[in-house]
Amino acid sequence: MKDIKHYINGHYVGSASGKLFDNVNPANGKVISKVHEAGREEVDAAVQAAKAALRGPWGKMTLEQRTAILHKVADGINARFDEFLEAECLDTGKPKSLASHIDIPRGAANFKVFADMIKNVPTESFEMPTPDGTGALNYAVRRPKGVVGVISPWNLPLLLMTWKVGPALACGNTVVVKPSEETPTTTALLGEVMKDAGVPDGVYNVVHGFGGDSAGAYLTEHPLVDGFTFTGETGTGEVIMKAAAKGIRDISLELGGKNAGLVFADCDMDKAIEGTMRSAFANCGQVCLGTERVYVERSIFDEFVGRLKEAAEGLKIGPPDDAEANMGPLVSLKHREKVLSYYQKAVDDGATVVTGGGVPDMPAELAGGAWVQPTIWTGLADDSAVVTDEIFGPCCHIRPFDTEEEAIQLANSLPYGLASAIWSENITRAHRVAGQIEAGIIWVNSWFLRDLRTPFGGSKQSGIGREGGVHSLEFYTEMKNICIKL
Ligand SMILES: NC(=O)C1=CN([C@@H]2O[C@H](COP(=O)(O)OP(=O)(O)OC[C@H]3O[C@@H](n4cnc5c(N)ncnc54)[C@H](O)[C@@H]3O)[C@@H](O)[C@H]2O)C=CC1
Ligand SMILES: O=C(O)/C=C/C=C(\O)C(=O)O
Repeated sequence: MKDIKHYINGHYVGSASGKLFDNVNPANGKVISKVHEAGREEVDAAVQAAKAALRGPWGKMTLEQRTAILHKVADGINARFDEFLEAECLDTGKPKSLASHIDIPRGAANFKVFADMIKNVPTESFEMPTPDGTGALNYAVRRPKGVVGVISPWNLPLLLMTWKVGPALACGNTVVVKPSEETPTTTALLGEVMKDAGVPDGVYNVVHGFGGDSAGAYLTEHPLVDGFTFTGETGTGEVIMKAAAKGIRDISLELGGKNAGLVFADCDMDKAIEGTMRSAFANCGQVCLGTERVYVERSIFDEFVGRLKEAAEGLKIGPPDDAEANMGPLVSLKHREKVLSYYQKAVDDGATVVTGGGVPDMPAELAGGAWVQPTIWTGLADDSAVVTDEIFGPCCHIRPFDTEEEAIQLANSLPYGLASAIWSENITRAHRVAGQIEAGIIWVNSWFLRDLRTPFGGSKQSGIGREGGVHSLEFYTEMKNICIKL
């Protein structure tokens, strides 16, 4: 059986401890590969390599040379598209039809977009008077932050990891990546692409393992890491933030959400159903931007619930290779336990189960997989944990509202503030409501429509900082002002 090693200083290396853990295919519960678990020794080697690489050929390259290499990385992902696709789908169980349109193309785009952007975004310059009349000139330059620790999750593994690594490298940093223990393969494979593209050794490093008391914690505790970027659960974000405080290291956190969809009676119902379907069930509901709370204006509530039920029941659940399938399994049986505990809680709290609520019947060869039914509830109280906690499964609760003010108040009622979707053909209303929603990302009559130049991140407990566009460049560089007395 294949084993997945760390990628340190341009070489694949195993763990000194010999500790390995299983990488499981969530579609059938079978072990796909064995993964080396990093101890402090491997994490230290990766960080030292990253530090040294800052002073090596990478640090001396011109912007043109560096960005040309990043284009080659993107081309390398595209050239090995099928291998990345196969690996991502085996690790996550997601349909190939989804990963081939979203995960893998975005993996490549994340390098191209930021390689081009860093060449074109200006820095500021100010002329100033001085008492002697000669004046002075201030100008700002960007310098890499240094070694960036990238801790990434399992839901969109290649997409979210490269969303951080792409701009970090474009800005001249070096990285140590700790991918999720659930989905190590594409991050490991990217090492080969980096090598072939001419990325110098030590610039891209990968250590595998778990979070607490394992590779994740060892990385955040390492004093030579200059900043951290993390996507994942809010509680984990708090732990990483504490670790980053030691040594005053910068952080960018994209955390959980319990996002609201607001559906007004003046919406285009077809669009609202199609968009809410995707936002609740795409990637088996494992998207931090997904909608788990849907608020619908009372006059169209019954119609909306009926049509979303019909759409959810039309989803085809199946393994990655099933070309008809548009919903895969959850990432693991452990995660399914969590999701099913909320399915049970909904019943205990008196929900009406509109559809789903359990585990689908699957053929014998898939019986060991982490399958769940897409699920819709109505009738829960606003303070039920099902309505307030991020479940991260293919489910949503739908509740009626009577006024625009009530809809806004409901949307803003939780400590999360990541994303929201507004469905209304009245653009004046949509604009007014969008301005009052406490979230970092608002979609109007759409969902997950992404322009990589835009600010991306959450407010309240959904994160700190923004990435995307110039905001990524801000995070991955130190701005230095140079003042020349003329
Ligand atoms: N994109 C998102 O917003 C995601 C949200 N989640 C949410 O989090 C819940 C739990 O899933 P997990 O995989 O446990 O998420 P998590 O937030 O614990 O894991 C994400 C990454 O952080 C690492 N990590 C965990 N603890 C760490 C620590 N103390 N120090 C450094 N790194 C650490 C993990 O190894 C993984 O690479 C899910 O049920 C879901 O609700 C999970 C994954 C992605
Ligand atoms: O960058 C994107 O387009 C997607 C981001 C999605 C997440 O951050 C998530 O699901 O965690």
